[in-house]
Amino acid sequence: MSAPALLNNAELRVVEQRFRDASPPLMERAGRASAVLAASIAGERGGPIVIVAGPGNNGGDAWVAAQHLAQSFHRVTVFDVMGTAPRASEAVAAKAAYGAGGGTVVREWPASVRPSLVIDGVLGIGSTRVPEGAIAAAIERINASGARVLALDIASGIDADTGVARGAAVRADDTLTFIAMKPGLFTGDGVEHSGVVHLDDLDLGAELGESRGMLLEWEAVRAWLEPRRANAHKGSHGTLGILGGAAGMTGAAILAGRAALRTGAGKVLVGLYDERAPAFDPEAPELMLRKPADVLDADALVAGPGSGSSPALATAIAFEKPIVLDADSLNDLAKNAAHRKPLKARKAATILTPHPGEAARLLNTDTKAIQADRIASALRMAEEFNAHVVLKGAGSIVAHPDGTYAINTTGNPGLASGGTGDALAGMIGAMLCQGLDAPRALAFAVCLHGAAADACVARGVGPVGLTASDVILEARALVNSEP
Ligand SMILES: NC(=O)C1=CN([C@@H]2O[C@H](COP(=O)(O)OP(=O)(O)OC[C@H]3O[C@@H](n4cnc5c(N)ncnc54)[C@H](O)[C@@H]3O)[C@@H](O)[C@H]2O)[C@@H](O)CC1
Ligand SMILES: Nc1ncnc2c1ncn2[C@@H]1O[C@H](COP(=O)(O)OP(=O)(O)O)[C@@H](O)[C@H]1O
Ligand SMILES: [K+]
Repeated sequence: MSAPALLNNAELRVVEQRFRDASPPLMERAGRASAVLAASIAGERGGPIVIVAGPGNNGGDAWVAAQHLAQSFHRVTVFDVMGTAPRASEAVAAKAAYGAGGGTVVREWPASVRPSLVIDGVLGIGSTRVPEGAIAAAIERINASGARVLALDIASGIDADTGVARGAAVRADDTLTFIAMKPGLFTGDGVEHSGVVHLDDLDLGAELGESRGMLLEWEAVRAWLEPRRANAHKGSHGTLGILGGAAGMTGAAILAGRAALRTGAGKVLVGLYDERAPAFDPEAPELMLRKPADVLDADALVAGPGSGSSPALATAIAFEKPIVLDADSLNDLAKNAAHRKPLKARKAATILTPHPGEAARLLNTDTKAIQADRIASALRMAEEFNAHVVLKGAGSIVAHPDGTYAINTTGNPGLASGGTGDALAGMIGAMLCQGLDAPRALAFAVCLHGAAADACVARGVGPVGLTASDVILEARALVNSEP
């Protein structure tokens, strides 16, 4: 199973140009696919379908879908939001065919119809500004309909590149997206607005070539970790060092350590800055709790969980093997410009794990600016720090210094609780210890961490009250489970 590609607006426009003379035309393929999915959602004898058509080619897809649905005897009403003639010739033909068959077209929301399905063809990837006027009103009416909503290509009002809802945006139950997955479906507000995403590649899949972005799905990613060999020994899976746990925050470093142990690190040494730190962790006595200077004989290092104002960052930068910088080490990096040059010059891999607040400090901006374009923000950090970066939060972005990126599809709001970030840092360290290279160790751990949270919620543990410790145990079950 390969990872689905992500294409942004500019990349999609190139595809559109390349295939503008395709037969059948792409819009015909998109509209037909929309009708097929809509019919299966509405059911054979389903109730009326309201199709909302906007002024651009997304509306064009809606007209083609209306034509096919009417031909297959569904009760269809098209709400023509702007009343302008469709631009694309296939949409014009579809509108005519639909009218010739006696199809209903209205210029106001059809309040007397109780639809079993609403199809959102208001705005697609061409939506680049705040929805206004009749467009904004149509979006609000769709959301107020109470019916199941199928969005065509992307929920109207969501930016296809960034996932940002600038203003009104449709909340879809399903989205049928065309040609390729778009980043905005899976990050930022897009996570909340897209519902279940279905892809129809309009038969172009094999011809799209390489892309800069991909999606992280657990079913594809899980194969990256090799099964354990029968003759494995504890030295086969590496030693992780962890620097953190200043006074009052020892738990953060211990959580990272437990996560690393339980997701496969051979040995875990936890260097605690708190002078009065406990001698061992009763819940995981396998963890070796030590002084920070005594954890550096390791294959990889995680620095930052609860490290406070300690020298963890400087120690990590000087470490000659892969490092993961989290939490306080990221704040230290943001505050002290002197660390930047030696960090950038490191020969071994660096991984950074900022949440949007930490990212804002690293890029000297505010959280809003980070969230306004999460992919660009993550790529900028990757370039500026010569590091593999995960920008955390719904739809985590994994970005690399070579300009490639991935969006994670796993995880849920149950993860929004203290300690889950520490657990993630430990999991990344464990994957480095088990031989994954830095980009894969990072992507694998991010996807695993979210998949574990999803598995917890699926069996009723969370989202409310889900803890990092629950996620860690579930992650262990997942790395040991069969596909
Ligand atoms: N790229 C392709 O090759 C294909 C594109 N198709 C469809 O075409 C869509 C893109 O079509 P368009 O480029 O025409 O763009 P859209 O249909 O997404 O929207 C653009 C239209 O809405 C207006 N508009 C945009 N933002 C607005 C706002 N915020 N408030 C009010 N009006 C606004 C624009 O002035 C323009 O008239 C895709 O999402 C997809 O649904 C499909 O037919 C399949 C093939
Ligand atoms: N709404 C959400 N959906 C999915 N994942 C989330 C959500 N909120 C938080 N997370 C994840 O939870 C983790 C939180 O990390 P972080 O903010 O560093 O927390 P802490 O420092 O308290 O451990 C990250 O992996 C983040 O991606
Ligand atoms: K749409």
